Amino acid sequence: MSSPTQPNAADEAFQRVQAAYSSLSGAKDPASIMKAKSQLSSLAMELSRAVQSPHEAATAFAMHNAVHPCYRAAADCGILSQWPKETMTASELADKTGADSRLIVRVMRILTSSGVFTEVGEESYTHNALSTTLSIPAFLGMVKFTSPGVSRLPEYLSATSYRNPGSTIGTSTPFQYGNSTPLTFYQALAKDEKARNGFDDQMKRHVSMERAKSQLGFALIYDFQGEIGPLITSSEDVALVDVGGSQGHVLEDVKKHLTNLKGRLILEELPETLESIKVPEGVETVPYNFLESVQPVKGAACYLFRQIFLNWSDKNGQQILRNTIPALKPGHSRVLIMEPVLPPTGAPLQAALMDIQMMQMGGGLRTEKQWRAFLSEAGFEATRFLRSNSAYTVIEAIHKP
Ligand SMILES: C[S@@+](CC[C@H](N)C(=O)[O-])C[C@H]1O[C@@H](n2cnc3c(N)ncnc32)[C@H](O)[C@@H]1O
Repeated sequence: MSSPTQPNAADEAFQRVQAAYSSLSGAKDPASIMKAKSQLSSLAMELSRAVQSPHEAATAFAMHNAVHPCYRAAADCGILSQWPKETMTASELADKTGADSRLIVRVMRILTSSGVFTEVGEESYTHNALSTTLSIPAFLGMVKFTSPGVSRLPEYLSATSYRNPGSTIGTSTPFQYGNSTPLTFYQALAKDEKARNGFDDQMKRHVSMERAKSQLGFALIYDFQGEIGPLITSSEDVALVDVGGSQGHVLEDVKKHLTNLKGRLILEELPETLESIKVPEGVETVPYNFLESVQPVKGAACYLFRQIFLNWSDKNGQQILRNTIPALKPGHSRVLIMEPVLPPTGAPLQAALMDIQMMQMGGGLRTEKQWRAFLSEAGFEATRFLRSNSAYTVIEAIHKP
């Protein structure tokens, strides 16, 4: 990476941005487009740093902590919610919200310069794509729900002698410490209806976003037809169990689009989640707590864990896998894990941020090397790492007694 002290650092950074932009324009398949976008975004940030002196860059970095509180305050007082007309002045926003107009101008300076809302004139603003998306209650709910765990991370890490969160059994997670609660993230979510709705809503939006990428939606994440199809000999056979599958979106797409795939499709979730969802047609449900008991559905061809292990420490994650072993039929059953896998170097900022969000639950993202070690310790071997058309990788694993 260029140092901002080099005289030609900005030129070099700009040339790299140009080259990355050309790669993006030339990218054809979804995986190359994803990779090129991520690279361009990282290089654009590098360019931004390269045009600043180290002192300017450090000052901007140090004061960045104002952005989230301004977003939350703007949402709380009603600035983010629907506007009666396209362009609103600070004084109109003051009338609408009851907040002081001079305060609104100060908060809006932070937001507009961060890309949230567009400033169209003096003290005059319009919503834009980012402010509209950030006004969805799910985003605000999740920011609020997860803020204490993240903001009190320094105190937590000092109190735990800088152990990697999740590595010491019996230690509370940053989420528990930050919120002064004995409840785990999901236990707290179950007791907080607003936060739970926000979480469910965010999952639903994530589902629509993923489905928008292809007509086949989640049926594309793996070659279910080719890989599992031949293993199913009777309609009583279980083809796929989606463990912690939320609203059953993966199974819904498999049922809808892979009509030649025979066999039962089973959604497993916590009882409170199963009570709150509309189960897709043709999908069976089994209430299951994957930490507490052995996998109840025996001999399925495939057990899918999508975005599960990132929520849990290695110890808990390995318990989830060990709870699966008694159900596996040798030579028939496989485990599929779908998560973002961190590259060994040059991780995109978004992935690094997601890792810290997960850290507050004692979990985190893993590199391929860490996945192999994690699986091996639980008695599994990763047979393939398959890249998808999203930031996720499908890890195929089998039990190795
Ligand atoms: C991050 S979400 C992933 C949902 C879904 N697999 C997907 O990728 O869209 C994690 C899911 O795990 C479920 N979950 C959390 N703790 C669980 C437990 N102990 N047993 C079973 N499911 C659990 C949650 O209800 C939630 O739906």
